[in-house]
Amino acid sequence: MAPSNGANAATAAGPEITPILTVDHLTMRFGGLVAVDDLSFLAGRGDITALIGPNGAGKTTVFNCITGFYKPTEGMLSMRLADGDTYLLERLPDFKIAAKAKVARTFQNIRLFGGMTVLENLMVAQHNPLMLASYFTFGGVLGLSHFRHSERDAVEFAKYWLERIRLVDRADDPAADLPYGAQRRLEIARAMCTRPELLCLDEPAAGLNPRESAELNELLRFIRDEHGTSVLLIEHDMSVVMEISDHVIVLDYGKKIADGSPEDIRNDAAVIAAYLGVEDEEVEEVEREVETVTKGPEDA
Ligand SMILES: Nc1ncnc2c1ncn2[C@@H]1O[C@H](COP(=O)(O)OP(=O)(O)OP(=O)(O)O)[C@@H](O)[C@H]1O
Repeated sequence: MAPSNGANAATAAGPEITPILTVDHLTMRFGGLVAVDDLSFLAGRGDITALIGPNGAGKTTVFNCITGFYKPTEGMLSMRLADGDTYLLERLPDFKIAAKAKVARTFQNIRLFGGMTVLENLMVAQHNPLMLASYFTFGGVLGLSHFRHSERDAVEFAKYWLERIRLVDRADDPAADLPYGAQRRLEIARAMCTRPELLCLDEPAAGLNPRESAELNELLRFIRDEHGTSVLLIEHDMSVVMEISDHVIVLDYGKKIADGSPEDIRNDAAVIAAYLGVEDEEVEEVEREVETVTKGPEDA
């Protein structure tokens, strides 16, 4: 079935977006709790799209629906690849979301294989193409040239990413021995080794110091600009969100409360109110205050 063009997902930033991901009326309920409430948005091809909002707003639940960890209660998640193939993610098992729909993710808590070396972590990510190349092991056991070429390519690709994240010198060390910021970069590189078209990152800047956050920004820009990989990012660190995002979506209590450029979001009264935790009736007051701050007291 052809997915809708996300008419209801059209947003403030919508007209300029060529969507790679269309989230259409997504709802996720856990018993009586509505964690995501009729959410629609577009993530643009080649863009960094940030999903932000206060704690418990539903951001990770959206990721879990996109990556197949949860099956949505309602709604449609449509992923359109560069070759035109379109997948409805809510209908795919999670391994196909990674392998066919080319969606990769990282988690809030680092999930590297700590006992494996840094290089091995990047090789494991290429397990599926290597298994295919080995005709499911036999070609590997027999040392067929097709498999040997694929294996060499996988090592080269892993080395390429090690250079990008400046961990070539640590290739043979256990991943668990890396400093925290380097582990975060390795997780992103591991996800990139699956050659995704959409990279979903759940709080990649959590726990990073300002220098490491700046390195992360540089890495994400590289992924977008040099690889053309689209990024969907959950992040609380506003220095990361405002600096690198092309498009920001704000959730509060599972609902979308704002959608636009970082500049639009920075000055949005409802967003400020959500972050400050003010009541609905106080939003207008915040709105007046924001206007005063952005325009100056005379113009407001
Ligand atoms: N498996 C689950 N069962 C029941 N409730 C859940 C489940 N997963 C999430 N929730 C609830 O859904 C709501 C949204 O949670 P979610 O983790 O998506 O928020 P979040 O925006 O990612 O928060 P944070 O920024 O703190 O990570 C919360 O009230 C949470 O307790």
